[in-house]
Amino acid sequence: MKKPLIEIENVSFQYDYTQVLKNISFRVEEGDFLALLGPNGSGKSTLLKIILGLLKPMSGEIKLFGESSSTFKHREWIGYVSQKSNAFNSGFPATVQEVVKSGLTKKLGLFKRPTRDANDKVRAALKAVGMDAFMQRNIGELSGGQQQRVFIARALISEPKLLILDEPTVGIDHENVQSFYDMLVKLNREQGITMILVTHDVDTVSNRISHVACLNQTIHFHGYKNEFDNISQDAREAWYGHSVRKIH
Ligand SMILES: Nc1ncnc2c1ncn2[C@@H]1O[C@H](COP(=O)(O)OP(=O)(O)OP(=O)(O)O)[C@@H](O)[C@H]1O
Repeated sequence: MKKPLIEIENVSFQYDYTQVLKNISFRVEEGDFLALLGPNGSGKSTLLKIILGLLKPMSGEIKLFGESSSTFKHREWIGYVSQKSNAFNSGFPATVQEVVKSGLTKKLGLFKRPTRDANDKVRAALKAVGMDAFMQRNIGELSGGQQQRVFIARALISEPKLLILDEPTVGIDHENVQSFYDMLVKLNREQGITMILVTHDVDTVSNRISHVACLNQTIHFHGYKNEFDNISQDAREAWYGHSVRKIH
């Protein structure tokens, strides 16, 4: 049996008086490539924040790598790339290499200088996302898609076992979105990194993922991608509120 990396049991959450998540239960196992789908405001980012330990659920339990989230010590095993990370303007004074290396700060300690080993890691992480030729470039000079790859490299440098990506393709044009997803598949299949991808891009990702979770306050579906394909359009629209296929 595959190892569960995330186990969510009956989790509920509310901000002030607004209930956002209600009795959420599902698990993510080692090697899964999960697309987390849901309309705007359905609680996707809130759920990610709970998984990352940034918010505490009102009730329910989260286990990470088999251990209660409240005592889990290996946060570096979980890499996270947020929705807005690719928002640098062209004058931002940092090279690609510096941005990726900043992902190591926690491990190195603030006053230790990166070693040759660290530089090798930066190069390897950039190679994994197809950006090793851009090491000396200013981050602000890159396209949105290239910046997003650099931020994935920054997350990869602490050698995560699980990568969580919150709508990483916002602002990337259609052609580059395809190769961006191919790069994620490679990380999943060749490096064995488990993936959770929040996306509205269901058509584009559908032949690349293994599992789908549909969230709209509660989990309306969680299962294999093939099972998701068999859900009728009416049933999809019932939980989504409108057609899943027309959303971008
Ligand atoms: N800090 C906050 N305080 C109060 N309400 C919040 C806060 N953050 C989010 N919400 C509300 O919680 C609900 C879920 O928001 P959340 O950001 O988790 O949804 P989402 O599915 O990630 O949306 P999107 O697809 O638009 O990013 C929304 O109604 C939102 O307005």
